[in-house]
Amino acid sequence: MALKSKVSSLSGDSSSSSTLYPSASLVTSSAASSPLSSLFPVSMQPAGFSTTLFTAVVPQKHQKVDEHDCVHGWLETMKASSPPRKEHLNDNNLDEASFSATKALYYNWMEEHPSALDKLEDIAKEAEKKQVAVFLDYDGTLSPIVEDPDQAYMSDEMRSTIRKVATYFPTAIITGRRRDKVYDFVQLAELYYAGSHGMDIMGPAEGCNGVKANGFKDKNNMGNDIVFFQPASEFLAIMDKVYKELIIKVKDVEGAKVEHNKFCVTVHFRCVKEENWSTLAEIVQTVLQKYPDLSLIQGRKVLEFRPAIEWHKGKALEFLLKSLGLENTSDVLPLYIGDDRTDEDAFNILRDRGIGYSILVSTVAKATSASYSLRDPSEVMIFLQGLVNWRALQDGNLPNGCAHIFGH
Ligand SMILES: O=P(O)(O)OC[C@H]1O[C@H](O[C@H]2O[C@H](CO)[C@@H](O)[C@H](O)[C@H]2O)[C@H](O)[C@@H](O)[C@@H]1O
Repeated sequence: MALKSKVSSLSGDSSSSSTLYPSASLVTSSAASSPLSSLFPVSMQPAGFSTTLFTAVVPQKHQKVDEHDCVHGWLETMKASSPPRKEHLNDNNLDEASFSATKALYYNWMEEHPSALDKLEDIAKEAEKKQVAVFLDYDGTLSPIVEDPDQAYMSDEMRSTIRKVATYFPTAIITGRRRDKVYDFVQLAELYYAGSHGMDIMGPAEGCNGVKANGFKDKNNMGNDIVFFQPASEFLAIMDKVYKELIIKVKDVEGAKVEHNKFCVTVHFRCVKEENWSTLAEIVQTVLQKYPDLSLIQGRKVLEFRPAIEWHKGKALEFLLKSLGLENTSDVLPLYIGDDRTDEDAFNILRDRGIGYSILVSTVAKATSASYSLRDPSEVMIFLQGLVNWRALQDGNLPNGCAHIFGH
């Protein structure tokens, strides 16, 4: 396979540019004032919008890789996806025109991708007659982006929110991480997990909340029935080889880290100085050239090797819907929340099928197939909590912390 066809689309990293737009506590949302605001516990209600904080950089557009020079292309996008950090900016280097342009860009984008917090009422209305299923990305969606990927813990509050979500709706985590690693972070046995960008799927065969899993079953090592699917199993040995090779080759690039994600291998450059990015990109290219069956994608400050097969998070979403017997589009309401370029495959599936709600987690304007937005994991939690509270009300149960709101 020609190298130029092996590089998939690229994704920006808004984590370091969250200062471009109002911070999480300065949410643009009318949720707090909508009738549905009562679904959010008081402590979780989003604050009103304040215009105080905008800083300098207009988010860069996703750039196409130069087909004749991969390293150069990667470098461009590595840079484009890394706007200056907060400490390198100050309000003084913002002239009024760029300040206004930045603000306008964000407002325009929010008009096209309104906050899902404002959509909760519509979602609840539609969900009354449908089976809701919840699909969640992990990094940047349930846990904040941090420098050390091994420390990307989600909060206990988030865990308890997801546990409640899963008591009402079939719930899955679809992540680039290896499945066992994400399970260690999430620690909820009742969920479905699709690791390695959907290439390693496992979940309870008995289904969730009365929704029975069907087909694609297997047994785990304790003899229990499970839903299990690994479409890239023949790549295990190759990925081990690539991992070992990369560990050796990047050891002299300060700050570089290689992560084995089972069916994918991830090279992190978040902690690599920019002047060393070209060295790292060259190493990656040299290794990639040796493996014609692998392709490369870029995520948030990562370059990832993966099997060049037609399988991604969107396919995993379809697979899970099918395994759960939720293919009937008129009865099903899938919600997919993610922050990364790789989540676009799942957004596209929902868009093409004309079902569900796709929600991008981002503090910056980004090209996306998602219809709605949330700013960060804290807003994701507020949204999920609102969903839980709505469903609890349906069942006649008063959500914790909401009693006073409903006059009880
Ligand atoms: O599909 P996801 O759940 O979003 O996983 C994608 C990658 O997430 C992790 O990397 C990202 O988060 C790290 C911790 O916050 C951060 O240091 C890194 O820069 C981000 O790209 C994970 O480490 C990767 O293996 C996943 O592929």
